[in-house]
Amino acid sequence: MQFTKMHGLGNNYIFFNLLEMPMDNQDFEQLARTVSNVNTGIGSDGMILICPSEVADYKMRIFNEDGSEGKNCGNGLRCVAKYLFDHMYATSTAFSIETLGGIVHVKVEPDKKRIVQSVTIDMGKPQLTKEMIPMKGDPETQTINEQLEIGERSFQMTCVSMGNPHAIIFVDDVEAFPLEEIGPEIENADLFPERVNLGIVQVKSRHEIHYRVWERGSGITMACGTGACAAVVAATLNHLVDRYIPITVHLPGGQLTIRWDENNHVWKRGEAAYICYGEFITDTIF
Ligand SMILES: N[C@H](CCC[C@H](N)C(=O)O)C(=O)O
Repeated sequence: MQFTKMHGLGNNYIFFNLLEMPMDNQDFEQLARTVSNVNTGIGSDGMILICPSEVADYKMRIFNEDGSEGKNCGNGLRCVAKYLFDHMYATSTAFSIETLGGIVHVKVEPDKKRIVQSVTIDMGKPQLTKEMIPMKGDPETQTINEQLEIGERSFQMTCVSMGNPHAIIFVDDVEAFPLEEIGPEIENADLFPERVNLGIVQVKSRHEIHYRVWERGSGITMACGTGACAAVVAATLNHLVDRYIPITVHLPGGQLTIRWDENNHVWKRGEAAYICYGEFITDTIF
């Protein structure tokens, strides 16, 4: 089984191209756990499938390291967009990709050798009601800087869905926050019936933030594209950054530019890169 390993700001995935290699009745959750594990596979933050779509130009499915299927993946989308254009599937620089969290529209920026250097993605509209996150509580209300009890502790949280669920906590120092300890506690809190990604945000100015993530199903990663979008939405809702302007988000793996525009769409621009191509020897996997 041919694979490609790629990353977006260090958030890395094993990609299988199902446009060329259909995988019928496959246990994708088990396959994701196997290939993401450095002892039984290559090691990565998860697995991404590039598939045909009936409703968009292409379809992306994303599986976390623990095998759970995510509904969206901002860094993964930039990698998929680059792969599709570089490998001549996409002939236009603008095309659409279906995800479980909705259809997104991408625009790739190729260089003179027709290799994509940067990708801009319209990540669509953020969802803010408790019903859409999803989280327990009055379904129509939003969670903006709400004091929430998690086990023995309580946290001031803002919750945003970018097709996948994010809880955002604002802190004075992202590096000092005990993410390894608090991350799993919040990820698995019964407040979030589908679990949650936890983002920690330190505001540097009206147009710049620092962000670290504990990802649902993958733990601490170098970057989270949907999380960076959720962080900008949360910071805007709390009046900590200016609305409508491009916000620079510094993540451990690099930076993204995010803009929440006048039409309530969140735009993300950043890079994607190849790591390696390879082949899994199937009799050790199936
Ligand atoms: N762990 C996430 C999926 C990956 C999101 C992240 N890698 C990104 O770039 O958006 C979830 O289960 O919702």
